[in-house]
Amino acid sequence: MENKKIGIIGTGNMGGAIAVGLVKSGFISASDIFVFDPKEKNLNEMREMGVTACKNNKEVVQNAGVFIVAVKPYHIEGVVNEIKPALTSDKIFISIVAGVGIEELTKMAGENISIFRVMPNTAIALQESLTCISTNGNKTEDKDFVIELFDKLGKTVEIPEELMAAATVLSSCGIAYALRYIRAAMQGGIEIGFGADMAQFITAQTVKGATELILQTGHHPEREIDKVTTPRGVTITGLNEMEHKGFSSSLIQGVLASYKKIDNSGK
Ligand SMILES: NC(=O)C1=CN([C@@H]2O[C@H](COP(=O)(O)OP(=O)(O)OC[C@H]3O[C@@H](n4cnc5c(N)ncnc54)[C@H](OP(=O)(O)O)[C@@H]3O)[C@@H](O)[C@H]2O)C=CC1
Ligand SMILES: O=C(O)[C@@H]1CCC=N1
Repeated sequence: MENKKIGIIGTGNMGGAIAVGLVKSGFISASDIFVFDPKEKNLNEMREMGVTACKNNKEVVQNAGVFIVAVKPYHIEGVVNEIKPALTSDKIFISIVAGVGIEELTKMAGENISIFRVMPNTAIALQESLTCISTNGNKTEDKDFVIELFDKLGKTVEIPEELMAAATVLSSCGIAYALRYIRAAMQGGIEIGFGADMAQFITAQTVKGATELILQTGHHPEREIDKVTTPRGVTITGLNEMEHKGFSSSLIQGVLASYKKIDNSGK
């Protein structure tokens, strides 16, 4: 691929976060990122970062060799119809749209386009995303570029497309599940004496530490938990009470409910 300029179609929560992460990463100069969104407010935020705001989606695709579609599932078909006249075989089409498969995207865009399904999470703005990437017989050169691009925005894993719904739940929704844990722990912390700001800082840094213990050692969480749970101690008393109230079970059921929602709606 000759043209390594990047397009983003839809600069809402995710498209905007991708633009922010890309600019921070220095992978590409801000003016070589081309975006469109019907919301003027979103476009102005992009302009303030030095990103190039286009008049429409077709202009994005005309300028960019690789473009990321970040619109809601019910807008994807309209977007593809709009950009079709600019879709030449040298373009790389990346969709982050949940629940819309490569087969469906190929039907919309045509056989000769290199299509990737990619599932990041909102931490992409901080270059801390976990991004799952599915390829489908794409050229090695295209695949290498897409992986290199998302490697600049966090960690990437390549997965078979059949796991994309599971990836959406565990990584993209997972950010929200983890934040809800933080909020709940904070609420407990406030009741036992901390102000909200201090409760937030202590909880967030503690979660970061727990995460690093797992990421840096590769240990199973329970191995690290064993080091905290003094016999007849404070931690095991709290943990067991959480389990009596359904902590693990409710998390697992939540993950499955999210997964079922994707499967059921296809969106
Ligand atoms: N939010 C997340 O954490 C994640 C989301 N995703 C996927 O990313 C996609 C976007 O989600 P999210 O960013 O949360 O949604 P948002 O609604 O925040 O962003 C989508 C943006 O696209 C705009 N838009 C609507 N129609 C068009 C169009 N024709 N051309 C260009 N832009 C358009 C919307 O404008 P308007 O509001 O005016 O319609 C909006 O600003 C979804 O498909 C979702 O499944 C994937 C991973 C994580
Ligand atoms: O909740 C949703 O549908 C989107 C997809 C993954 C994260 N947000």
